[in-house]
Amino acid sequence: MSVCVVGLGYVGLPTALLFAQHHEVVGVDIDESRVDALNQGTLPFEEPGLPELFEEVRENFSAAVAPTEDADVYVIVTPTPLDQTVDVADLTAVRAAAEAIGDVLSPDDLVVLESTVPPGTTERLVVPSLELGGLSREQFDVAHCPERAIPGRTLDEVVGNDRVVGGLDVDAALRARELYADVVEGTIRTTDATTAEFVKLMENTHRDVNIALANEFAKIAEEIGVNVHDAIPLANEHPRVDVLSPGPGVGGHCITIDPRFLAQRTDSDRLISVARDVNDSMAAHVLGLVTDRLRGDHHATITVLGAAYKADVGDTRETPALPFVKLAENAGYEVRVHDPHVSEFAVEPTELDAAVLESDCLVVLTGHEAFADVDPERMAELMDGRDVVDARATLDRESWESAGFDVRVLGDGR
Ligand SMILES: NC(=O)C1=CN([C@@H]2O[C@H](COP(=O)(O)OP(=O)(O)OC[C@H]3O[C@@H](n4cnc5c(N)ncnc54)[C@H](O)[C@@H]3O)[C@@H](O)[C@H]2O)C=CC1
Ligand SMILES: CC(=O)N[C@@H]1[C@@H](OP(=O)(O)OP(=O)(O)OC[C@H]2O[C@@H](n3ccc(=O)[nH]c3=O)[C@H](O)[C@@H]2O)O[C@H](C(=O)O)[C@@H](O)[C@@H]1O
Repeated sequence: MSVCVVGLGYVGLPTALLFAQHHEVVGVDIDESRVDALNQGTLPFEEPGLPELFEEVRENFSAAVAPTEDADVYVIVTPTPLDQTVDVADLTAVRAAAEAIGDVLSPDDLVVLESTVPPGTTERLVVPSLELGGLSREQFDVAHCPERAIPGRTLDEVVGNDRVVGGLDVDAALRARELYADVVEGTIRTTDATTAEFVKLMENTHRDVNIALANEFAKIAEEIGVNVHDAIPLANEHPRVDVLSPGPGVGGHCITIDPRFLAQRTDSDRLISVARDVNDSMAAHVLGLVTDRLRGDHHATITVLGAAYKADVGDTRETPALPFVKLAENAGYEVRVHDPHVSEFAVEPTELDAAVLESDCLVVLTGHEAFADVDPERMAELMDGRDVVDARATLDRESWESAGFDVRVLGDGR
């Protein structure tokens, strides 16, 4: 069987390479430089296990800028950002990919949409876009198979997680299940396409709402003089409680966006929208902690540790570091950024020593493992100030305090 995967990003590329363990795969991307680099053996981003898998399947994989007509199965994994101006899903890339596939589609082919989309998109947007190529709905199969893998563990989770496959009809669902059974070791459940779309959005919205709850607990703990990081593990000993971790806000291409996909066509979304607002408020809250530390000195220099949206990845999409940096600059601070996984950002990241030299305050926004190894004694030599705000509860507080730092942890009101 020949598989064509359209969109070679954080999800599409790992998926294409996993399919290439079993089939001939053509990976398609409109980014020519990405296509050229892949054909020359260069991967466009870091992800554990990806280099080894790429090496293993090179013979079965090639990249191209447009879908090829000899494929039997087409998988769409293009981005689905939020159009910030109107707060609805921007489905331009999904539509463009479906139209390009429509141009080369043959009778009996299967098309699978993996991108996360608002409920109804597979039926109302993908099918008509495919039909523009000349075939009608009855001549091909269409299914939605949302991805659940978490960045940093993408390969393990694509293989290990259970999946939901929603077909436009039962045959399409069964065909898609058979396709994914080649790479997925988890259970694959079948349903209809709109239910599958809804399930995916429910999952990410559930996480967003629960992170908002943890963030609200952190703020309350600060007010009542309790350390939320002591309290959460105790609450989590209850067999039916699982409080998540507070932080400077929720980032990434999915959890920040997907709840809006649910909210865009309804008035019944009160909790979902409030949770988004709570999470969006955290960058300003962390800046408030910094301002307290700096006792109103708005000429101070602050050094942000971590631009990536979460620990040990290099992805900065929707990172809470961006609103934090903008707010801090607007408040008059000089802001420097250090992130061992990120080379480009609103404030250009620099090496650690340069970022902290004569700085007044360190602010940890991402819990990268590497930050646990930062030597507080060395930081004390380089910095002017002795203030640290740790929004991820990631530093070893005792060793920083021994080196003379005044450490404030988000959610610790003691
Ligand atoms: N990043 C993640 O961990 C997860 C992402 N998803 C969903 O998967 C989808 C893809 O996300 P990512 O892989 O993160 O996106 P990404 O931004 O990393 O990659 C998308 C790729 O598609 C290419 N592209 C854009 N328009 C195209 C077109 N018309 N034809 C061909 N290629 C095109 C881009 O050049 C880019 O290389 C989104 O809907 C996202 O919500 C779902 C689960 C996990
Ligand atoms: C329900 C769920 O766990 N969804 C996953 C999520 O991946 P993503 O990397 O965006 O999720 P994440 O690790 O929760 O991180 C999102 C954001 O939330 C923050 N975060 C996360 C957990 C927590 O307790 N506290 C917290 O503040 C992170 O720092 C990050 O800024 O979204 C992915 C997606 O849909 O792209 C999805 O495939 C993944 O399985």
